[in-house]
Amino acid sequence: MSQAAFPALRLRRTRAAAWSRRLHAETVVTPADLIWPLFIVEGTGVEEPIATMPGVSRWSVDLIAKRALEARALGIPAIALFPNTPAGLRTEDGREALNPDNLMCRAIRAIKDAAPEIGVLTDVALDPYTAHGHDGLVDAAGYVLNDATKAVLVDQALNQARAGADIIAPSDMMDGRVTAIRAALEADGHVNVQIMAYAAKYASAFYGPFRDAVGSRGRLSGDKKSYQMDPGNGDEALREVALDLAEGADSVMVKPGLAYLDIIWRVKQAFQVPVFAYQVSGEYAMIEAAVAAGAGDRDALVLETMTAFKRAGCAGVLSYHAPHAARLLGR
Ligand SMILES: NCc1[nH]cc(CCC(=O)O)c1CC(=O)O
Ligand SMILES: [Mg+2]
Repeated sequence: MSQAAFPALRLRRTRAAAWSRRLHAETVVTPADLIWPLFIVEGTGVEEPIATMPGVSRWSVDLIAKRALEARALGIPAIALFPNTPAGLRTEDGREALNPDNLMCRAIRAIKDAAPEIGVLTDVALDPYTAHGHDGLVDAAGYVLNDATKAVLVDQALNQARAGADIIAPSDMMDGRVTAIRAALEADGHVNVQIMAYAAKYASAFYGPFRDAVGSRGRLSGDKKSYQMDPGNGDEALREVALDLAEGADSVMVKPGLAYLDIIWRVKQAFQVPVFAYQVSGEYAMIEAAVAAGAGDRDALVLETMTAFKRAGCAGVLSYHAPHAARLLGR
């Protein structure tokens, strides 16, 4: 590319006025780029603040429906649901995930009643339902079994689709689960239920507050490194994405977000498919801690991170700051 030299070229010229900065903006974020993750808890009229995620709460099903109305008013197209399963229902095999009247299914139905035009994304993994906090079935040595877990995940996905989920999002990192879930959805008539694969999901230190929110933190035995990815691996992320796309994923996710912008970029460049970032709980907590310490401005931090995700190639972002961002963007 040839370009003029100074002073014919003054790159500050187009930055001089606000109207011109707007005109030359390469990346635009809108509320339509956002997915709002929400935590669900048993009860009625219950809001439980999560200490490690200031500003984020668990909501009972009736209040989750109100959040869906809020999302609609803000122009947020979709919400993602995560249940905090009552302790007594957490078992070795996570069987509550298959209960058609579990917290997740009741929340899906309540949202679809209140705001049917809002997309509902559901997480497929057993960690909110297992006594040991792992995403799958564990053998005597503590290893998370791939194929046995996959079979349960298929039933979990079907349970969610039958309750009305629009996007099935397997976050478990078992190999082969997308093929199995797609086949089951087709066979059960859910031809337009999408699969957003958590394809490149890293074994990250940024998930701590989420585990508080769903109540798996104190339960988790060991770590998730035998199924989630090593933070140093980039080529492997492309292989994970290729596999999930070959298995029938409609879109793929990179998780966490900000520390993995290079992975988002590489995935988008390599595959030209819809890529989503999950700006995870620890990232949310980091921004809120910075704001609380007087180290940064929330509005600016939130919008800058959203812009970075889109610039890197994202079609959209899952973020706990989604309603805040939508309010800022809707002005
Ligand atoms: N399968 C569980 C799951 N789904 C989404 C997150 C993390 C989201 C966040 O930190 O906001 C996790 C945590 C984990 O893998 O331990
Ligand atoms: Mg995989």
